[in-house]
Amino acid sequence: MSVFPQLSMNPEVREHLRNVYTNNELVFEALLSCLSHPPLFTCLRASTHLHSLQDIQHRLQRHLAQQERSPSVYTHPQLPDVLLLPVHGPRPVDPLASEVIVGAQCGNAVLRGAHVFTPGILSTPKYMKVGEVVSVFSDVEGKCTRGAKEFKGKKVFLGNGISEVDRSEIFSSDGPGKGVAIRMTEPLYQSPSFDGVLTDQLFLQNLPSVVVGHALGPRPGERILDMCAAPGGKTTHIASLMGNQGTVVALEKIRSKMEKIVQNAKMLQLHCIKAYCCNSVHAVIFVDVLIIDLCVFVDGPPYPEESFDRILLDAPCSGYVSSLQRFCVAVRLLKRGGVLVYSTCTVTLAENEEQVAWALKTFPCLTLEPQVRIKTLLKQQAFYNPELSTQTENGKLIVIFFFLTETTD
Ligand SMILES: C[S@@+](CC[C@H](N)C(=O)[O-])C[C@H]1O[C@@H](n2cnc3c(N)ncnc32)[C@H](O)[C@@H]1O
Repeated sequence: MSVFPQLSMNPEVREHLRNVYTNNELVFEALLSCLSHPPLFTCLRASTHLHSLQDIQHRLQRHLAQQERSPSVYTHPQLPDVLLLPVHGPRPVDPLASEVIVGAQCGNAVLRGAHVFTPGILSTPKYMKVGEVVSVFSDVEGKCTRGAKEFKGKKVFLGNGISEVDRSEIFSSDGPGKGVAIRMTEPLYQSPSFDGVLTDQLFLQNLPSVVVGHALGPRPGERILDMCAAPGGKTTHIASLMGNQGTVVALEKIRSKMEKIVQNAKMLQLHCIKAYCCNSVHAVIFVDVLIIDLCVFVDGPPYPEESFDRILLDAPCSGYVSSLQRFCVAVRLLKRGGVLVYSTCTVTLAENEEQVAWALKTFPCLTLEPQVRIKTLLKQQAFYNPELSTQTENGKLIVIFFFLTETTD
């Protein structure tokens, strides 16, 4: 049953994407439907550098049982550090007369099991008081004005909840508070909230993002670079896969975001992460052979060429030029025989195939690893492949990985 409207997009974008999906209308329509619904499972990455997957699974089951929630926690058939919890929905919940409208981002979080936090609220009934039972809707088109008392635009029902604050506290002149404003009692899609749960052992991360860390295949003792790192989901995964041994350099150009990487590394007890506020376009220096010896012990960026065993370029959607600049730096910083993973959260040709085609043409030292081989590696749970390393002794290997966040898990 479809409870959400089909994604609407402008006709050129629609046509472009339809062509990407080889003109297969059925596949394309199925993809659009998936993208407008929450995933079937909530994916949690387990801190296997601290405890075994089974230990963490049991602890989570015990926690959920204490909360009188269904303790079904599954392991993933191929990924050795993933726990999956089924998302139940859509459930039969009827909307009420009192409506609270939240922004789309907040709405997405509610569909993944979150309560409504005050900053996410755009509109409430005029006299909403603590204890009032309300229906929560998402403003999918971004048209509701903050502070509105009603909203007639396009909205999607997310479930019912109880207000923990008065309207005046949400839209006060001192700015919105930070805590939970609506506690969801009857969510349309039910999934446990993980706020503050086993924080050093579990990390909420979408499945495709977890696969990226495995595709990179870091080994204990290696030197790894994450060029676009905040908030550090993949950085911390890489460090965990290395058993916290070696060095993971995490670069982030925005200081406040870089601090989030530091917090996450601390929370997950990953001491091998070194985070720097740095534009990765400036992360490489050319030094001659004599100076390289002196530079080996330099901690922060810039780094001499061929400094890293593996590099993750988890590119943000951005202008063409900055994207190519980051690619150039990645290739220079990668050791011979090293692995570069390029991942994006989009399906556009411009951000994916075209970038990689350009990189392969510009840098003959790069070889493209077919995804089918990565899939085989993942199936065998052999994330390190010696054959692959020897093959690339004289060149650098690029593994390209496109992934869709959120709904495509
Ligand atoms: C797609 S997000 C990265 C997500 C992250 N890899 C994770 O898994 O948690 C992109 C991040 O790269 C940062 N960024 C973009 N261009 C950058 C650059 N040239 N140097 C460093 N950071 C950059 C952005 O500020 C943003 O925080």
